[in-house]
Amino acid sequence: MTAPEQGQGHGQGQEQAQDQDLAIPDAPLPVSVLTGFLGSGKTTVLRHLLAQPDMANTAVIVNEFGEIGLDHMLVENAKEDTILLNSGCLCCTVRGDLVETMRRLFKQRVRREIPPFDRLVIETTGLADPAPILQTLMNDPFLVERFRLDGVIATVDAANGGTTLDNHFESVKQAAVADRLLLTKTDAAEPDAAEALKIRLKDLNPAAPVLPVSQGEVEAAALFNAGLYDPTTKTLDVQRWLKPEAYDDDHGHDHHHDVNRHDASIRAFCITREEPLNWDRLNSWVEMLIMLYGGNLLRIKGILNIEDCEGPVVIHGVQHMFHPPSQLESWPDADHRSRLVFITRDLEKEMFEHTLEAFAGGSDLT
Ligand SMILES: Nc1nc2c(ncn2[C@@H]2O[C@H](COP(=O)(O)OP(=O)(O)OP(=O)(O)O)[C@@H](O)[C@H]2O)c(=O)[nH]1
Repeated sequence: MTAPEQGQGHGQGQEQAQDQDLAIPDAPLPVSVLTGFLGSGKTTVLRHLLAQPDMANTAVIVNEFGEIGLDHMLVENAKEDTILLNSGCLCCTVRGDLVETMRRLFKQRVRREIPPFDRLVIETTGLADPAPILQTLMNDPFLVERFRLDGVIATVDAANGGTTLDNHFESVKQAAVADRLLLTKTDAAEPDAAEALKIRLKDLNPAAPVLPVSQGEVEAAALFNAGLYDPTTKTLDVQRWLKPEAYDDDHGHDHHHDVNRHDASIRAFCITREEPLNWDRLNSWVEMLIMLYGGNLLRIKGILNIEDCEGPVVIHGVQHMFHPPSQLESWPDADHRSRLVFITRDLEKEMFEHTLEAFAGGSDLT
């Protein structure tokens, strides 16, 4: 990881670029990634969301042309592959590179060629592993300064989701990295099956609320603003973003998992440290984890108390890639402990605790 930068990712003190097309906004635009297995109800949810007044200034990127069935909502035929929906939302398709599409949308927004959207939703294809999309948002220098990940929303079909989780690891990954889980098609599922799936999802991803949905009906307010920065209060809400209390020891073990299931390999846990951490030692630890286990680090979020840093340092990463760490001006509350939450595959909490102790806690390994 690079050294932490003050306020990065929260629009504080960023320099203005010369070229107005490249201007860095004071507040990076929130991006939500909508994922979920084939036919699990993503488009139905999206269609319902886009009809809500709160969503009027939303741009949507779908990653396959024609996948989204929103044609009947069109009132204007805009340029190229960007279309304006009658809800006021923009809809854009990715034919090539996601980075290029996001850059183009941003520049068109600055030049006022398209409405000045204030939120972006990216709908992935059903078979997509969301990790590369999250990594793109965390790593592309242009995007990192202009967009911030608000959250990952995953749809899981209440009727067929269990079978899908059994058979497709992509589906497990989608649910495991989500910040919000939508249990869709509850009207078409047996109540017992839906309840069992809800418990399974809680076990897989204890911090994500599981919201039952029928015919895509869900309030935008329940899905967005899941990130660290709370735009309503303009403050940082660590508790809401990290939810360290959701991870208890039970989730780090497979005491009641069926070992034949893909999700038996998933662990979700939180590591807490009282003492301030040395940045270089912590960095060595993270680099070791990435080198040895990168592909199995499905998602990591943390708030860290770093020696000689006034405020906390926020990190988040997906597999081999981390967002540039940002140092906040001050702690949001009296709790100054470092807290790191992990969603991993085939990696136990104890390994993280032991290696962190060895790297950061005084053993002379660095
Ligand atoms: N009964 C019922 N059917 C639903 C519900 N939500 C979606 N469907 C149906 O499920 C099918 C798939 O829904 P989509 O919204 O297209 O799912 P998707 O995840 O976007 O699908 P892909 O883009 O193909 O991956 C459609 O026929 C929907 O009408 C629901 O809540 N209840």
